[in-house]
Amino acid sequence: MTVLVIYNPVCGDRSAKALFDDYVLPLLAEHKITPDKVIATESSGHAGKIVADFLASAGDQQEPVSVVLGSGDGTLHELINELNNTPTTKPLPRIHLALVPAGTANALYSSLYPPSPSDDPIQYKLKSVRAFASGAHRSVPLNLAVNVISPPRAAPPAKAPAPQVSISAVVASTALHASILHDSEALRAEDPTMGRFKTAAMQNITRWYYASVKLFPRTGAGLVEVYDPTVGAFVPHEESSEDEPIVDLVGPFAYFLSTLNVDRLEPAFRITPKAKEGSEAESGHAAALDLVLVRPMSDPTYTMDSEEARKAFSEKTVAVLTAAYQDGGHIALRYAEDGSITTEGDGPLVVEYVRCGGWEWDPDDTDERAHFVCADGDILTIPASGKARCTAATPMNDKTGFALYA
Ligand SMILES: Nc1ncnc2c1ncn2[C@@H]1O[C@H](COP(=O)(O)OP(=O)(O)OP(=O)(O)O)[C@@H](O)[C@H]1O
Repeated sequence: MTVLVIYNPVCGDRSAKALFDDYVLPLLAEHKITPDKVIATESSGHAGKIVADFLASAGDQQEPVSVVLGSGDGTLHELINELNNTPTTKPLPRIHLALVPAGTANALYSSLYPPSPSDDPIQYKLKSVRAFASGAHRSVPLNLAVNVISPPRAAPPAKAPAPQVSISAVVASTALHASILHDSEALRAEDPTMGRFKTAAMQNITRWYYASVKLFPRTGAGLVEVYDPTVGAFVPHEESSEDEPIVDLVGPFAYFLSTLNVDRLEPAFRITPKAKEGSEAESGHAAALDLVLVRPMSDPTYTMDSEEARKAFSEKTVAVLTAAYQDGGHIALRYAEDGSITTEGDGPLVVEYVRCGGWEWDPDDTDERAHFVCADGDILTIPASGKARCTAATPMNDKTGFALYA
């Protein structure tokens, strides 16, 4: 078996090297596992190049590869995209990942292993690599989302530029979350903690984003679904029918974020709290995106867009985000008649929590910030008159794609 050990020495609080030297490499040695390579990444994109170069050097002798990866979600995103963009003549073998959470947010790891206050901090970080090393493990296949950023169609004979493609394994978003990720990168040097996401959130909390949106059902489900807290389950979306399954939505949007493989984006931020129940194994359907959106128009006191209306509504967006930190409580929030937010009664839901196979976001040309798309922290920009489409995909078979040791 091929084992590559890769860690990003600058992610999170920059402790990955010490974690690997002191704990991860000794744990592998204890289990008589000798890695084929141990490499610290030297730049953005390096992790994927290490794996791609290794596979290229292995020629036709392609056996499954295990990668012990010490990083956050961004480095994994780069690894997946580098491999996806590397031209090959044959399908790549399945990459099995033992994750060591060394990044800032570690969404995938904390969803795989929801943290508990009684966890020993070091032993908690070694759970996936210990499962791999001991041989007593599950293999959790990763679903992926294909994000395509398309320029407008060119009038013949002109050829439109090629679309930009980015694969995400954790999150694809627009609106507030994409703005937060866009702005928080500039804060990384001064704040290496998750605090920089909160700072960036407050900088952007009064913005609204204008776009037309289409939601597509996932394969096998037939209809777009929406979470109904009254019954505690996803039910058919009222605008999705067998004849017309695609749901059209108009903005403005305050929040628009979809996840896959995760129910949280930080250890305590459970933004799509039912996501694990929607996994393929449990539902029998193809990969799903869990999409959380907030539209100010649902507020019974909404009349028109204005600076005051945005400022007043920002308190409701804060209430949604705060409730997401309280075990995903935002999905049960409702408006009272006076527009205040409550967990009582049967007023309109504040959050629309959708389960779908894909979405299309067509931003209003005059709304510059509505052109950002975040794919696992990577910020893509939709060109003028272009649009973004995000589609969930399951691995083709169990010989290819990515899987996690758990
Ligand atoms: N040697 C290096 N020097 C500079 N940047 C690097 C190096 N190695 C990797 N990187 C970059 O570090 C960035 C941050 O890594 P990563 O996203 O894994 O951690 P994080 O942002 O701290 O955590 P998370 O994504 O979980 O919030 C990635 O964009 C990656 O390209």
